[in-house]
Amino acid sequence: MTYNNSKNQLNNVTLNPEDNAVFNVEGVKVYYGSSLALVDVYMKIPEKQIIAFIGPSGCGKSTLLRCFNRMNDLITGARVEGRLIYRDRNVYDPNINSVKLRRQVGMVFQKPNPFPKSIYENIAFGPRANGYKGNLDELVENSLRRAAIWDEVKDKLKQKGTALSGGQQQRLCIARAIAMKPDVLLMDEPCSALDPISTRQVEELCLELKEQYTIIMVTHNMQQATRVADWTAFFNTETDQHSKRRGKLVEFSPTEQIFNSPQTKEAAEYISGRFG
Ligand SMILES: Nc1ncnc2c1ncn2[C@@H]1O[C@H](COP(=O)(O)OP(=O)(O)OP(=O)(O)O)[C@@H](O)[C@H]1O
Repeated sequence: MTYNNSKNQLNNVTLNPEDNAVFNVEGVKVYYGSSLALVDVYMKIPEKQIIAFIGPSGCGKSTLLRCFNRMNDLITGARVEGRLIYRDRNVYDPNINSVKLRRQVGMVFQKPNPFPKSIYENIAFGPRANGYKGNLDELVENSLRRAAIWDEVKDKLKQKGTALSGGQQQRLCIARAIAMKPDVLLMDEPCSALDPISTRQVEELCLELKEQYTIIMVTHNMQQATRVADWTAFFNTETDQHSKRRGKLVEFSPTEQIFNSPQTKEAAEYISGRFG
């Protein structure tokens, strides 16, 4: 399956019937004030896969990522048009509870951002605030185990999360997201602040987590996309008739295909390093 979005259309491509789309992006446009940052995006996000968003700076990768859980609502002047269907519901339906949506569609940021609290509280705080009725100790342990950091922190759960190394902090933030029992994890350049060993650990963790979750990851690192992503979406910028730049989705294909035989010249040039 390949999407060629250059005419802002889905070119008669559908996911295979066995693929379950968790998100269906139908003509999403994003404005900041009066400027159009991202033109009509059409794509289906397959469930329990890792999807990488790649492309040059300013092409709208993070902007689209933030649409999936309405994080753009927090940016003054940001406006989204089109439909973004998450399991039969339009994310931009005014009746959607965005707080609940963000529990289902969690986010991990570029810079690890643990709360200035203990490691234990970093995990327990959100579920407790949401009225979690189960055993919190078990939830903390399970979340840390699933984020592959339990062995490193089990003897210092009362220590501050901010005292961990950058790579540990990022895995703690992933554990914190997992503790909310999300369906989808959005990751905005999750390894850009990490050293190669921590990067590898987070990548391995993502490969394990995709058994349970759908992961959408913005990355500037094309090797990272080839290592972890099942699908890769290539975004680029174009200029309108008033010479204003805006982002667009160019191609969305299985990662192996986009890197070995891209269907568009733009993707081929970017991947071969001719621009970007
Ligand atoms: N908060 C904002 N206010 C106004 N314009 C914004 C805002 N965030 C992003 N933009 C603009 O939207 C466009 C897309 O930006 P975005 O950050 O989504 O791109 P990106 O592909 O993620 O870039 P990068 O790879 O550099 O992070 C850019 O022109 C950017 O200047």
